[in-house]
Amino acid sequence: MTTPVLKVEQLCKSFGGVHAISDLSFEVRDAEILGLIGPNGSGKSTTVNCLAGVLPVTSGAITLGGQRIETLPEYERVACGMTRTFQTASTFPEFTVRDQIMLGGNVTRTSHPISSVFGIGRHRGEDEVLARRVAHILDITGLAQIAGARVGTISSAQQRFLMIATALAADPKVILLDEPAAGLVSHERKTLTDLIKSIRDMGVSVLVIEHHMALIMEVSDRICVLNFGSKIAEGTPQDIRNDRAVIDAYLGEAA
Ligand SMILES: Nc1ncnc2c1ncn2[C@@H]1O[C@H](COP(=O)(O)OP(=O)(O)OP(=O)(O)O)[C@@H](O)[C@H]1O
Repeated sequence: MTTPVLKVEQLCKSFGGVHAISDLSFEVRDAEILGLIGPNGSGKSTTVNCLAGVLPVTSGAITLGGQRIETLPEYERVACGMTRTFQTASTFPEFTVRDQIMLGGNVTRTSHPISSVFGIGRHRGEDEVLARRVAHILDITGLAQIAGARVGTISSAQQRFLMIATALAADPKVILLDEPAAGLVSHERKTLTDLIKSIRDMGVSVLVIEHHMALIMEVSDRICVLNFGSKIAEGTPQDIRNDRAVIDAYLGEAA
């Protein structure tokens, strides 16, 4: 049995009388890609926001690398090894692509965050490790050729890859990808598919929310399916494709 990096136990989240998440338990294992799917309003974003610390949980436990984190603020969860992307790209238009990724990496450093951007790092060893990681990330995200471009000048698809690159630079144990394929065309989705697998190959676990079924079936080692805030199925892509409850609630007969 592979070790869970991230464990969610009996998570509940209510907004007033709306029970967005009810008694949800699942785990993301070491170097695993777990897909989180379900119809609109089934609770996927709420789950990610509770994991990342954007929303307080109503009850339940979240454990990351053996440490309980459900009461920690967002930035401490990042420091514990969990980073995320958002449904919409958020970037610094005046930065170069490389500098924005470097900035994402600075949460793992003890020197001042701005130091590596301006090349005045006090911790040379850390600078070198980060520079090597950023070079690898530029490579696997396909951003190497535009590393010197201003973020404000790159395409929206490149900005989405940049958001993943920035989250990866923090050297996370687990990365949460919230609808990474939104707005991407076919060849960009192929690049994204390869990228998600490369992230796993780096030893980073991935939790990915996605509506694009071909992509989620292709990249996921396992899939967890939500409906009305509860888990209705969990298993391999093949299990999920053939699950009657999932077909009825979400996939339909054609999947
Ligand atoms: N801030 C909020 N206040 C009140 N209700 C909310 C809030 N955020 C989410 N909800 C409700 O919680 C439920 C789950 O919403 P959530 O956005 O997590 O679903 P989702 O699966 O991510 O949907 P989508 O695929 O459309 O993004 C829905 O009923 C939604 O209306």
